[in-house]
Amino acid sequence: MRHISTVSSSGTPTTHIFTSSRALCPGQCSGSRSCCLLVFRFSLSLNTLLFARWLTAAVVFALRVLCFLSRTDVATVTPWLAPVVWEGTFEPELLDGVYRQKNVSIAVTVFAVGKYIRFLKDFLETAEQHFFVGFKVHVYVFTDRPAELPKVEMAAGRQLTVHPVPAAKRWQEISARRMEMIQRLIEETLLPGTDFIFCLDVDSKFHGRWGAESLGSLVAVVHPGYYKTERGGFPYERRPASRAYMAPGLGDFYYCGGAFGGDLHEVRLLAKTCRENFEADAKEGIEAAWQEESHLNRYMWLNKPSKVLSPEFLWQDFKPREREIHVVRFSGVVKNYAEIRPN
Ligand SMILES: CC(=O)N[C@H]1[C@@H](OP(=O)(O)OP(=O)(O)OC[C@H]2O[C@@H](n3ccc(=O)[nH]c3=O)[C@H](O)[C@@H]2O)O[C@H](CO)[C@H](O)[C@@H]1O
Ligand SMILES: [Mn+2]
Repeated sequence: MRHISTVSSSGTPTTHIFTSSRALCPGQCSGSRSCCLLVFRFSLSLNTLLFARWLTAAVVFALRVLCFLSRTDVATVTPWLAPVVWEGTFEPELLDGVYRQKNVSIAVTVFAVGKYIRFLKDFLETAEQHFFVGFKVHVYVFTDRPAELPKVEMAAGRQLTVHPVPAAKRWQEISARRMEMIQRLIEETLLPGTDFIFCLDVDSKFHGRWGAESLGSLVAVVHPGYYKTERGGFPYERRPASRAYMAPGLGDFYYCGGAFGGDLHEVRLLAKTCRENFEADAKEGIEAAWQEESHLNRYMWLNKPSKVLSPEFLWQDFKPREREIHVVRFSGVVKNYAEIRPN
């Protein structure tokens, strides 16, 4: 037996198999022809099997190398050496295994105020299929319509909590007030105990895997509308009077307000800073061009994210699929703004 496997590992199967079974014969079966044939057949099938396995492993390895090399079409690392996560730049099972071993828990915040409650069912159902499947996930829904909460069955280890919030007259207010509530949730409920948090827009659905590849201390998502735009074309707040101001020539990426995350300390600091700056601006009668998204962009310029997620992590349904986008993981649905927003 030992002899057979030594031969197979040489990698040249047929000739060696024959030699090997012959070599086994004299000492072990006293030259009996039938025994010799049996050993030969056994060794042939064993070696064929081992060779097939070796070949499969070699092909899989080659494909993986090719796959990694093929992402030369996009930037996969920032100038401050944070990874930019695209399909083909990571091993999903390996990453999930690393974090599952640590038994990490993930909180998600989602706001469904006014008519936006209608998006919640699809958001929750698709999250069950794609978002951190097999992990401890706790979804925190902020809504003024708790009675209209959809019934969605959640897998073991996953749960949902509703936080009632007041209705609002302006959508800008709802969008911006999220920072305050995220800060409070972290301080009053999540610390200590939860490891990571993601803050997501509700008017979106998951279409593909979103897992441990997204974890990091401070995580931003590149906005799908601006990932090919020069920094001069980013819709940053351009009025120096605002605390979200970005001078011409500054900026790394344009990040979206609809998805960001990280560990609790980093996200608490981000939410607190954006909220304070938003409120200080408001006292002076100024509202940044894209509310909290503008403040988030300013924050991420000064505090570089440790991980940047590609627009695979927040696409928009109305946008035609682009060549670089191999997988759409999460995408905003098409909606009628005039009909759905309070103003
Ligand atoms: C994809 C993306 O990055 N979207 C951002 C973008 O526009 P969007 O057009 O995606 O903004 P939006 O209308 O989805 O509003 C943002 C979020 O606020 C909540 N909401 C809003 C209105 C309302 O009546 N009820 C309610 O619950 C809801 O969770 C929604 O998903 O610009 C906004 C600027 O403020 C936010 O930064 C959004 O996150
Ligand atoms: Mn949205």
